[in-house]
Amino acid sequence: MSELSSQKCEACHVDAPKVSDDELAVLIRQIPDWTPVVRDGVMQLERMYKFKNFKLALEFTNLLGAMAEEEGHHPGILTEWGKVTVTWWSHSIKGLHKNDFICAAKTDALLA
Ligand SMILES: C[C@H](O)[C@H](O)[C@H]1CNC2=NC(N)=NC(=O)C2=N1
Repeated sequence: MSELSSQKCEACHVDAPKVSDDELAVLIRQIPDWTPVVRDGVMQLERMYKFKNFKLALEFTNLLGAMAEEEGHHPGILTEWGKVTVTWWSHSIKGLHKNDFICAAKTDALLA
């Protein structure tokens, strides 16, 4: 399997499969700083990034927004002084699709 960060999101329809527990266990190893969380019954991937000030947090937010538009897949973003909390899940299937793991890896790569 090629690196998640070099893959592209595919169109995700309401009947697309959610990742299984076994798939999740394999995929999460490639994005070890992300935590699966369940919010309102929906499995999501979350990571908090720290920055030295608000300006740097906002610059990262804008890079992330551009990447999301490029992929056609969009995260939850909470931008605060010195930190940005990013949450990926697939609204259409109310859970995690492989796209979310790809986008989490691409989010990490924005800072690499
Ligand atoms: C029409 C459009 O492609 C869809 O609404 C996309 C846009 N971005 C999306 N982003 C995320 N995270 N989940 C989705 O289901 C989703 N759907």
